[in-house]
Amino acid sequence: MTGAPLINVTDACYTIGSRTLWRGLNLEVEPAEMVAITGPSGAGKTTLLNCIGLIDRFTAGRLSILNRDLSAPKESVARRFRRQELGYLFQDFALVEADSVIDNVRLALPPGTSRRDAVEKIRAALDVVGLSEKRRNIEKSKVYELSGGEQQRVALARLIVRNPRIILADEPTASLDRENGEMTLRLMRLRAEAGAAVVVVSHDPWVVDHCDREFRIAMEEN
Ligand SMILES: Nc1ncnc2c1ncn2[C@@H]1O[C@H](COP(=O)(O)OP(=O)(O)OP(=O)(O)O)[C@@H](O)[C@H]1O
Repeated sequence: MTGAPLINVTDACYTIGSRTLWRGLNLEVEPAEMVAITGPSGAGKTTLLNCIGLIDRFTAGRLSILNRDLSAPKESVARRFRRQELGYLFQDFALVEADSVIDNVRLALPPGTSRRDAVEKIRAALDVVGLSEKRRNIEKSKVYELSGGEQQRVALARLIVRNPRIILADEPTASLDRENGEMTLRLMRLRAEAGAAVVVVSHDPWVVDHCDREFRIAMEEN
């Protein structure tokens, strides 16, 4: 035990029409903890992550993040919370493909960050993910011009500049080679060591082994 949980899901249930994905679900994630959500295909792993990420809502149950009750937040509150406190990593990177690398990373900075500060932070983050030395003009490249591994590095740079206390990752290594997969896991671990709660949905035993704990969702009988 390292401290009070940053994420607290209590007695949660998710129903779509007549089908219940899960019920009575309880999950706590503490600071500095990396938890893998596993389970059979269709069990509702992504749905759980989306609920914690305030993209979707439980049918019943309670959600508290950073000590704040977010069981049924107004959309404006959810939007602000997502922008300020949550960091996401997705299999398809969720970048704005037609925009440059620098503009994609800049989106993660708080509004009002000065241009000079922004450039400094973005360059430092691109350095950490090994992009700055890779190609001289990488900052101005459009995201669609990059390889999958490079795109994930841009997504990681975005996480670094935001420094969120909650990181939610959905199959973040699924489309990556081993080198980029390792970098993704390493950076998530660094964020956890800095005190973040990291939740990773993955089918990959290698990823699950890198986590502190496995939270397995069983297929609900309907
Ligand atoms: N908004 C929705 N409307 C209709 N069906 C949905 C919705 N959200 C999820 N589902 C269904 O719920 C089930 C669980 O989906 P989810 O993607 O969460 O599962 P998963 O465990 O992440 O699966 P996989 O491992 O295959 O990615 C699926 O059958 C999906 O089609």
